[in-house]
Amino acid sequence: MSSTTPPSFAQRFARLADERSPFCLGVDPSRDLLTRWGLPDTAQGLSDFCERIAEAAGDSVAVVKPQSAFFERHGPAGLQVLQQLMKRFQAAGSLALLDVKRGDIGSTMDAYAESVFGPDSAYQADAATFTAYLGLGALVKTIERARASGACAFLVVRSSNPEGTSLQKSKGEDGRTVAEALADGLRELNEKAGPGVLPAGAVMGATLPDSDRGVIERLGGALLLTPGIGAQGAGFDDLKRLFAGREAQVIPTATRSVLEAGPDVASLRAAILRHVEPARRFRQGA
Ligand SMILES: O=c1ccn([C@@H]2O[C@H](COP(=O)(O)O)[C@@H](O)[C@H]2O)c(=O)[nH]1
Repeated sequence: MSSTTPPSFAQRFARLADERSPFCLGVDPSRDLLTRWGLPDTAQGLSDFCERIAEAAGDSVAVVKPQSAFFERHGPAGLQVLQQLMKRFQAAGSLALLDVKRGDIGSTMDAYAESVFGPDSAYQADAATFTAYLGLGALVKTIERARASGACAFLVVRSSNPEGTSLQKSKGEDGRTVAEALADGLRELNEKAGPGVLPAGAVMGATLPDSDRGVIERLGGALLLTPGIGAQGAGFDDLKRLFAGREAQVIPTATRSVLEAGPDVASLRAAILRHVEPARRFRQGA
């Protein structure tokens, strides 16, 4: 690492995961949740929702993962709330992972990457999510920008939802599935970035069957963001089943199964800690 390169996301995550827990708190302020919390479906309601989450989380989580869609639906005022939420968690020492799943041709991807990564970007995200349907090559500069900013670009390799399977498991001319080819390409990009930097991470659902362990192997040392715990039916036992031996790479994340405990801040905090603790034990291999 040159003297001008900031510490990588992987290094910062490892320190926080050891100190706190690897748990990543998802924030999806849907209309349904705002209503259930007794808040208006407006930017002000969104802001009050986020305030309660930040208060409940304090400095307990390693990573916060706001889902951009639920902020974008409120227009520019919603995006301001998103920026504030990310800053608020970063001020509490957490890493902010923007779940925005951008995917386009290379020139457009460069603009998306500029909007999320780096000190001059709109979001100054520590990490963000991307899709590679337009080809991994279109994301090479995005990953390079993530590396230069000490950030991580998480690419969806195997999503947690059942609808993703047929596309992600379809085979190309060389006999590899789409997910296998993506995993190989992602591992090679991390190898080029040098040891331990790991600017490309993978989204790998906690809901996946055992048959996906081969894809996990192909990812090498990449960080693994694992949605699907709670509302989508997976649990911490599934992390053990799928990722045994790779515990240090895993970022367990859950959203609705935490947020459903609101709006009471103490109940929300208890729900966060109910995820923080098993995530810590999983990382310790217990
Ligand atoms: O494969 C994926 C990738 C991202 N997500 C996102 O996670 C939350 C839902 O989490 P729950 O814990 O199930 O509430 C949402 O923002 C998705 O876009 C995913 O579910 N699966």
